[in-house]
Formats: sequence, C-alpha cells, structure tokens
Amino acid sequence: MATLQQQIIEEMYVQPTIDPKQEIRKSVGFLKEYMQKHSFLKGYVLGISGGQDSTLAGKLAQMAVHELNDEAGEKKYTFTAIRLPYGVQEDEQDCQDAISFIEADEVVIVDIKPAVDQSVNSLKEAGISISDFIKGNEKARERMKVQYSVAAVNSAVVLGTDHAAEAVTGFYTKHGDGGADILPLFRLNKRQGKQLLKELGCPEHLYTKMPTADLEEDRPQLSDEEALGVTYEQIDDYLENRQVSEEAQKTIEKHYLATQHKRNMAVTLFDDFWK
Ligand SMILES: NC(=O)c1ccc[n+]([C@@H]2O[C@H](COP(=O)([O-])OP(=O)(O)OC[C@H]3O[C@@H](n4cnc5c(N)ncnc54)[C@H](O)[C@@H]3O)[C@@H](O)[C@H]2O)c1
Ligand SMILES: Nc1ncnc2c1ncn2[C@@H]1O[C@H](COP(=O)(O)O)[C@@H](O)[C@H]1O
Ligand SMILES: O=P(O)(O)OP(=O)(O)O
Ligand SMILES: [Mg+2]
Repeated sequence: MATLQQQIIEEMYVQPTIDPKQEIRKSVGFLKEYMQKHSFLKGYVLGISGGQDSTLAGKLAQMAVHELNDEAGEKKYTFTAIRLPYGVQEDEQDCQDAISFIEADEVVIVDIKPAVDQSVNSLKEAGISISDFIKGNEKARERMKVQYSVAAVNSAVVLGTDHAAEAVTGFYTKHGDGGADILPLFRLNKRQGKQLLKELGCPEHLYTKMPTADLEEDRPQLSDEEALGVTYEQIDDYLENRQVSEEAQKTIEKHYLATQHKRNMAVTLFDDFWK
C-alpha cells in the first residue's frame, strides 16, 4: 500500500530530479501544440506579479509564441503580459524587470483597486462586512476576471502559474489565481522552477525573491512560508520523496487534505473523494 506521500507525488507528477533544458522544451512544446490544435486561438495572457512563477510561465509562453510565429512566417500569435496592481505595487520594479526578461509582445495594465473597493462597498451596503483576508481573495478573483476579459477580446486563453508545491498545499484562491485554462508549470516544484529560470538566463533577483501572494493589507508582503507554516525547501523535499521532519510532513498533509475540494470539480452526489 502506497504511503500518502507516494500517492501525492504521483498525483502531482513530480520527478525527483529534472533536466531543466528538457523541461523547458516540454512546457514550450505543450504551449505550442495547444495553440496549433485549436485554430481559433491566437495567444496566451498571464498576470505578471514580479514573482518567480509568473516570470517563468510568461517566459515559456512568450518563447512558444515566438517559435509559432517564426514557423508560420507571420505574426499570428501574441503573448499578453497583464499588470494587475492593487493601486501602487511595492515591488513594481520587479514586475518591470520580469516583463523585460520575458520580452512580452504586449503589456496591458489594469488597476484592480477601484473594482475591488467597489465590491467591498457594495457588500457593506448589503450588510456584509468582509475581513482583510476575504478581501485578499477578492483581489485574486478580480485578477482572474480581468485576465478572462483580455483573453476573450484577444481570442486567447488564460495561463495559470500553479505548480506542484502550490498545488499540494492548495495555496491559491479558489476561482482566483486557481482559475486558469492551461498550467504549464504543473509537475515542477519550487526549486525546479528556479532551475528553469536559471537556465533561461533570468535575472537572479526574480527567482531568489521571497514568494508572496501579497493579498493582505494588514500583513503586506506576507511570505507564503509564514502563511503555510512550512518552507518550500520542506515541501520540495517532500515532493521529491525525501524524508522531512514529522512536523513538516503533518503540516503538508493537513493542507493537502483540507484543500482537496480545490483540486476537484464542484462536488456532486456522485463524488466520494471527500468522504
Ligand atoms: N501564494 C499564493 O499562491 C496564494 C495566492 C492566493 C491566495 N493564497 C492563499 O490561499 C489561501 C486562500 O484562502 P482560502 O483557501 O481560505 O480561500 P478560498 O476562497 O481559496 O477557498 C475557500 C472557499 O472554498 C470553499 N470551500 C472550503 N472548504 C470546502 C470544502 N470542504 N468543500 C467545498 N468547498 C469548500 C468555500 O466556498 C470557501 O469560502 C489563503 O491562505 C491565501 O493567502 C495564496
Ligand atoms: N500584482 C499582480 N499583478 C499581476 N498578476 C498577479 C499579481 N499578483 C498575483 N498575480 C497572478 O496570480 C498568480 C499567483 O500569484 P501568487 O503570488 O502565487 O499568489 C501570479 O503568478 C500571477 O499570475
Ligand atoms: O506567482 P508569482 O509569480 O507571484 O510567484 P510567487 O508565488 O513566488 O510569489
Ligand atoms: Mg506572488
């Protein structure tokens, strides 16, 4: 009988070691093939936050689009980088550095603050006051909504940056950053994503920076690791089938079990994963 750790590794498709060059080709090939299989599609869109994961997914998508256009001999496809600050973003320079590294075809900027603040006010008028934490999830859902609007206008699809180390802990907003069409990083853990960025010549500060969702105003720049109570080193080790401390294992598995609903379609009478 496989242990829960082994079952999770299988579900997340994580390999204990990777060849970064090969993994880059796998993701780029996947993104190209998906475009070619759907003749009405003209590109990809992705929110660029200045963090590791969107830098990597954006670069891979832009590479796929370049190769497709070169092969077609015309500018048929576009990658659109979307800046989605809530007002002014503290690490805006990193976002600009990421966009320069990606060499994005097109950049769209949408400030999500007016829409999120209006939503908070409308709820308040209806007698519902939301916490700073819930408002944080509204920011992630507003970003999802904007990306779908841009995608619809561009005949494009929305990329997501979910990877194995986020997927295992369910560390994303349901129907927020968890809402996407294509996940080119799924199967990689956090340190493997860094390996790919290094191979691609990414500026070091973009893949060594502290991962944050930065959704909460009461706790700005809260690190994922503090929020999760476990480090990415520990999550990555766990996903590579290494032994981690009993405490880390318990924390990871607790997050995994509590977030099963996020990795499944909406629950029906015929589902039993939750029982
Ligand atoms: N770094 C990142 O990638 C990132 C990004 C965004 C959010 N986050 C973090 O992710 C977390 C998101 O918060 P959350 O998970 O509380 O909010 P969420 O909105 O993602 O999920 C909670 C919602 O899921 C539904 N739900 C909960 N349990 C369920 C169950 N057993 N069955 C069916 N549906 C169920 C309910 O509608 C509930 O309101 C936060 O910790 C946030 O900081 C991380
Ligand atoms: N501020 C942001 N601008 C654009 N896109 C963003 C921003 N914050 C988050 N995103 C998108 O959401 C995913 C998930 O971010 P986490 O840091 O993992 O929460 C990110 O990759 C961007 O695509
Ligand atoms: O998703 P991103 O790009 O914001 O990366 P990180 O999760 O490291 O903040
Ligand atoms: Mg981030």
